[in-house]
Amino acid sequence: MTLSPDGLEAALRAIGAERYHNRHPFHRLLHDGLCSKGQVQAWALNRYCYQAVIPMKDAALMARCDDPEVRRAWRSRLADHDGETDQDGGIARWLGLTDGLGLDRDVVVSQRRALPATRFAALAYLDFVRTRPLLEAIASSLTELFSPAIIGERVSGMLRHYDFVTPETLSYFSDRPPRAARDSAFALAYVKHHATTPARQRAVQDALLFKCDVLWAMLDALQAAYVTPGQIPPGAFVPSDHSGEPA
Ligand SMILES: O=C(O)c1cc(C(=O)O)c2c(n1)C(=O)C(=O)c1cc(C(=O)O)[nH]c1-2
Repeated sequence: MTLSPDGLEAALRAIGAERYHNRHPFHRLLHDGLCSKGQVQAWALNRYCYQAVIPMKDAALMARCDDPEVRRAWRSRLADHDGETDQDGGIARWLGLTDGLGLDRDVVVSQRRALPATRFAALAYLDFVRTRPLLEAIASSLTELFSPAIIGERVSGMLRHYDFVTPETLSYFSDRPPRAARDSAFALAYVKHHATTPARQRAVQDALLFKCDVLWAMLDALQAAYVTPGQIPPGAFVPSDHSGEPA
């Protein structure tokens, strides 16, 4: 059965309601003030791997796209993350966050202390966008439909609960919600317009499910390593407040 465009949107939103990473237990701990500083550091250091991949996957998507209108809309994503210099843009602001948490910038950027599963998950997203059909690559960005809500919850929760977090530390997030709303509205309109057969509609839903799994897997890795102590993989970041005792 072919869904109407609005029926497809409803199916995609239902996937987000069930599978988006706002429901992961690690986010509950993070947002409710139940993480130690070391666990917050581990989250920020690992999430850098995802931040680093985002402009690469956006550049890959544009390189494969023969429609100037889509490239014109998509290029603001690259500008948002890379900025005009190394002082502005999302990657610079994420490094402001890791600086603010007391992490060594070179260690963060090297990704050498990130968990194996984090790096694999981020690279799986890049590989997906590089290799799957354009419609699916665009659909895989649709988790951003749901990010404004989680970002609002995260910023207010972290500022309320952690004395080592300031509004400046979290400035990465301040302009994300309107940009995510703009970007996801474009991607959603594209998908609704182009996914006109049952097979294409299934493919875009699968792309969103895949992306929910990428985000979920990164938090599973954090949970296993830093919330269930004794599981930190060899070579990965060890917080100075890590006791090795069960939390
Ligand atoms: O903080 C979050 O929970 C969160 C989630 C997501 C997402 O849903 O993929 C993105 C972001 N943040 C984000 O900051 C961002 O720039 C971004 C780009 C993309 C994408 O897939 O193109 N997702 C996300």
